[in-house]
Amino acid sequence: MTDTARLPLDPTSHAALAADGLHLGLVDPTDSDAARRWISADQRGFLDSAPEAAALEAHVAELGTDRITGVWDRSGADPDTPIATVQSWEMGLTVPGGASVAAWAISSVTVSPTHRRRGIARALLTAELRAAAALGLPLAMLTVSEATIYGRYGFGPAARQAGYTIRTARAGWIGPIPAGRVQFVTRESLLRDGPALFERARLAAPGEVDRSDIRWRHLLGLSPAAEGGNESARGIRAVRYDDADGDPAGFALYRVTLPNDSYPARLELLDLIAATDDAAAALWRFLIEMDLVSEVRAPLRRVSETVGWQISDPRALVKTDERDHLWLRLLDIPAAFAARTFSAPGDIVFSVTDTLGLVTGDYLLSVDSSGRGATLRLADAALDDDALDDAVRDGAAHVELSAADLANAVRDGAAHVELSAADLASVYLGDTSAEQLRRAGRVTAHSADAAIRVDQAFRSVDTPWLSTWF
Ligand SMILES: CC(=O)SCCNC(=O)CCNC(=O)[C@H](O)C(C)(C)COP(=O)(O)OP(=O)(O)OC[C@H]1O[C@@H](n2cnc3c(N)ncnc32)[C@H](O)[C@@H]1OP(=O)(O)O
Repeated sequence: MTDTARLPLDPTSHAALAADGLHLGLVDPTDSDAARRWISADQRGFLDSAPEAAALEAHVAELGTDRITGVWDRSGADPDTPIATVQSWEMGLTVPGGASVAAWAISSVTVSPTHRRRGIARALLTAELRAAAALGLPLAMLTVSEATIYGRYGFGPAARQAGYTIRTARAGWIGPIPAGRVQFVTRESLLRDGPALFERARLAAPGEVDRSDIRWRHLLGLSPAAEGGNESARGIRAVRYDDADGDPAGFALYRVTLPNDSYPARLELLDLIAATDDAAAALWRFLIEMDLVSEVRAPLRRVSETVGWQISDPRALVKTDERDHLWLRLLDIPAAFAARTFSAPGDIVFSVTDTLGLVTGDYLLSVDSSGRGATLRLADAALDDDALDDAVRDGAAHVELSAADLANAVRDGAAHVELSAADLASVYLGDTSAEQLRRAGRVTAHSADAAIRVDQAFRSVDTPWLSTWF
């Protein structure tokens, strides 16, 4: 196990579960029997059918270096199979300005139907957040099965996804015709060329996360542990766009099906990643102009796709779905703000409430003319001046702001808003408007333009987008 995977168990949640006769523990992925049982519990939790032996073995190998946690009920009929699961690991998240910030990814949260609604998920989630905070990570993140579960833990939806249907006969291409070329490539070749290309593209897209080798294999249909196995992967086609100099700049994965066992066919877009505007245009044009295809279905896309402006009939493209996708949880507000750049200079005071108490407090964000922000947190009122000096000398850079400084900042014109940690997480990447949240009664603004000034600073030219599930 890695150091992260070996982090000590959270004593608070361990004790809370023990009081209920349950045992919180870690699974060592090299213990294949324990790993197999954990995977089976996870898949049962998501109502999947029991995995086949080969897929299960492959899945065990893919647990890799992640932190694998389970909860066991030793009094049950199957005491060695966990009744609850969670998996977590460190993953890079792109923020506005093009940096990648390390965040705690949480996945596979399941509680057996036999043990639901007695606080087990709460114990697991709060333990994960405390572990991530102890690691010094500024954010935790997840993609969710239901939008009702995670707000109570301070997560807010921070990047949305949309699904589109394009009626190709009506969607004449009127966009640019780039000088490069689109060509078929093998899925195996994308395992080699895709990661560098993807990394270029994802650093320009706030909300994107890095893709591990295992994730690549799943997306390309090259993992024996993938859903549906080789059978469903066989139909996946891969194309790559090379620019005029022959340098790869984008790729698309798709599958074609015959809805009525006859033409016209339907094309399902599985992935389209472009590092340049030309690559995006060339790949979309290639897909839309495919002979024998009458409809392109594109799930998990940006909420605003440029291709809508590149077809002759804008109504040929219909947005069929739009919803939350990436959820974020702030764990260290000054560090999270330091990671991104901002669109407008100025001072903003955030008074943040947090039901879990992890980031409750007042923060002064000062953005300079270059778009970099420095954030001070109002010192804990319990600290006297000497204790505060000691804390700062000991490296607590974020407790330097006194109540008087804060009052002065507001008097000198800082915008001042009050909001929950979850709503600040929704605003963080620029996806959600603070002014809209104010109108919804979720943000309190202490001046008429305070929330608008938040939006001016947090706006992102590229609407946040996450192209995968994790
Ligand atoms: C990142 C991911 O992995 S997303 C996947 C989430 N997992 C799934 O969807 C798999 C199927 N569902 C489950 O396994 C379980 O129902 C879980 C994990 C969602 C919840 O587990 P439980 O142990 O029952 O939750 P727990 O008892 O700790 O409930 C905590 C709170 O969440 C609420 N809650 C739990 N599940 C849900 C739900 N599906 N929808 C709305 N609220 C819920 C509870 O009512 C409780 O509310 P409270 O804080 O106001 O008292």
